[in-house]
Amino acid sequence: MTIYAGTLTNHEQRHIAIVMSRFNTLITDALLAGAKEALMMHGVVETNIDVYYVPGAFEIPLVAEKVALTQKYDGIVTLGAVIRGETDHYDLVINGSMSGIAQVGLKTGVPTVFGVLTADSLEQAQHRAGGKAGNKGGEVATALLELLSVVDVI
Ligand SMILES: Nc1c(NC[C@H](O)[C@H](O)[C@H](O)CO)[nH]c(=O)[nH]c1=O
Ligand SMILES: CC(=O)[C@@H](O)COP(=O)(O)O
Repeated sequence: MTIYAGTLTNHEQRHIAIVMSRFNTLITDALLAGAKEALMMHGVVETNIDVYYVPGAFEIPLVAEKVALTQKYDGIVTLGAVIRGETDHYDLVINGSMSGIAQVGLKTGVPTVFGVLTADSLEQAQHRAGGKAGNKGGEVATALLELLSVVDVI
C-alpha cells in the first residue's frame, strides 16, 4: 500500500490567487491577512500571490473560474463572510457561492479551496477571523498547499 499525503514543504515556486469578497470587509480583510501569512510562512513568495476582490460571496465563483482559466495559478483560495440576516437571503448566497466554488475546482482542475465563513452573527465571524476560533483564512490557505502537493503526485 502506498499512502500519498500532502506536505507543507516545497511551495516556494507556487503562484496563488486569492479571490475574496468585500462584503463584511472587516472580516474578509482579516481572513486575507491570515491567508497571506500562512502562504508566506510555508514559502510562497508575496509577489506570487495575487488578490482579486469581488463585491460579495455570490460573485466569487465567476471570478475564480476566470482566474483558473488563465492557467497562471497553481491554486486558488476563496475568502468571504456571509452573516445571517432576517430572511432566507443567507441560504441563497451561501448555496450559490459554495456550489459555484466547488464547480470551479472540478471543472477547471485548478485546486480551489473554500474559505467563505458562514456565521450567525458578526461576533461569531470575528471569532473565526483571527479571534478565539483561529483564522479560517489561514486554515484554508494551508489546506490548499497540502492539496497541491497531493495533486502534484497524481
Ligand atoms: N449578505 C451577504 C452578501 N450579499 C451580497 C451577495 O453576495 C451579492 O454580492 C449580491 O447579491 C449581488 O449579486 N454577500 C456576502 O459576501 N456576505 C453577506 O453576508
Ligand atoms: C446574507 C444575509 O442574510 C443578509 O445580509 C441579508 O439580510 P436579510 O435577510 O436581513 O435581508
